[in-house]
Amino acid sequence: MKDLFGTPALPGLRSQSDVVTEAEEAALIDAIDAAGLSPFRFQGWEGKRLTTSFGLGYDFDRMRLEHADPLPPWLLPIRCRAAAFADRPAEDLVQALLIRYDPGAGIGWHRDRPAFEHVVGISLGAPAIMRFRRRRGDRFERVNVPLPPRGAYHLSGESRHVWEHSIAEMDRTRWSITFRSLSERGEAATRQGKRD
Ligand SMILES: O=C(O)CCC(=O)C(=O)O
Ligand SMILES: [Fe+2]
Repeated sequence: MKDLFGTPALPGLRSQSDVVTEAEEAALIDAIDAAGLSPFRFQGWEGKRLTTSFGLGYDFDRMRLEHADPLPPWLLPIRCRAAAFADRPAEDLVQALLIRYDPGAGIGWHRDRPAFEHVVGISLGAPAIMRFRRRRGDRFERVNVPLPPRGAYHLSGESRHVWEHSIAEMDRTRWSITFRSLSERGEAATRQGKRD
């Protein structure tokens, strides 16, 4: 269980290589491709990356959580693996987001929605760099973190709440599985039926 970094590159960020085997990676990629992905939608825009969610979705047109189909059986063992790596209970990781980034697709600067708390990602296919930045006066402080295929990363604390992250446009296809827990705010919204 070796961290990719001796010390975390950012407070709250951990990563680990070889969380899934090459054979598992191939099977997961096939399962993601068969899961009915569609272009990411944001406020009437369509992104190049293809996505689908289980457990809970997030509607970026209406900026609220929405219901989604339960996690399919093939995702449950991988959620256990992600939960063990992140030292979280598996059942807390209520959302599974599947993404396929074909050449030309990336993800712009953002922090994940406040309805979510822990973010645990698994990378498959082409290696990528997750870029982090935070504003320091009139400039940005920046940190780059490698996302090797079959590795996992966990964003919590500062790395999740303070820093923004992005992934540059890919030149080869990468797939990711992102598990998220709900924040207190997300739990409250869900209880009140507001699904914020
Ligand atoms: O593909 C990934 O590993 C990260 C995706 C991401 O940052 C997000 O969906 O919020
Ligand atoms: Fe994100």
